[in-house]
Amino acid sequence: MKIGCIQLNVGFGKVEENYERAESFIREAASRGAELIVLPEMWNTGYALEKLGELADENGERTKAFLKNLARELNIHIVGGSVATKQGDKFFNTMYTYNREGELVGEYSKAHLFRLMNEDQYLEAGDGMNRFALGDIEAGGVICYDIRFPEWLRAHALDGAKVLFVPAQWPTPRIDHWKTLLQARAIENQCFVIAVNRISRKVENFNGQSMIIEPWGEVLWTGAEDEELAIIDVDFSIVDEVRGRIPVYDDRRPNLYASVVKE
Ligand SMILES: O=C(O)CCC(=O)C(=O)O
Repeated sequence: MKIGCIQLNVGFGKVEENYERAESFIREAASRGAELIVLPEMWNTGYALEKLGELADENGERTKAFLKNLARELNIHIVGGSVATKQGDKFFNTMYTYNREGELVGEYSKAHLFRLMNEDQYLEAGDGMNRFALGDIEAGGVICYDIRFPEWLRAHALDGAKVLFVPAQWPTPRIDHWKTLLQARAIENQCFVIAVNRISRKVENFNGQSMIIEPWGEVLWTGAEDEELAIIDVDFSIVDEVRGRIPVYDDRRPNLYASVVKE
């Protein structure tokens, strides 16, 4: 399957421009043969957290219509990164996923808020999982800082996910953590990891380096340090073979862990 990864240069608080740029990349990806497209985290507003009252997408309505229409028109699956949403009087960092029929198959709000960027002061954490299928691809999706919580990704893998999508705004100074954590999550869960980071304008500090990693841990693609649309061919059918090579799932000892893991 051809995966289109959109390493968007997200404009800080520039909502209209961000939708326009996202649309033009999605259309280009489809015209270049992508069958599944992935966007980065909070691509509608960037980290304009103080302005969420005026900028966040009310109940995600705009984003849902945007993704649904493009998925259906272009006949592509879209893992819609995440957007800032307003739900009631609260704000969330929400990921919507549409299949190529234009059906909403996944809706998830970031479960672990990143205090270093003050997310906890502005956003509410979601508390549901994000498991979905895109055609016959069993998948899950988490957002950025969530990858520091291996048990959260494991929960998705145990629930059947064979591909984990990770939209992110991961800052340059910790890009080595990004790469190592993503590779570890792929190896330990014997899953594909498809992780799309953003690029920044001058005031912020995000240098892309999105990644696609296969379940044995081999890095199939690393994004540039600039805005980029990459189309990468991926064979998802190898997951079962890798899981058979080292039977980690059969060798787990959940009773042991439950007896010793502290809250
Ligand atoms: O965990 C990190 O170092 C980065 C996380 C982050 O930037 C985020 O979740 O937005």
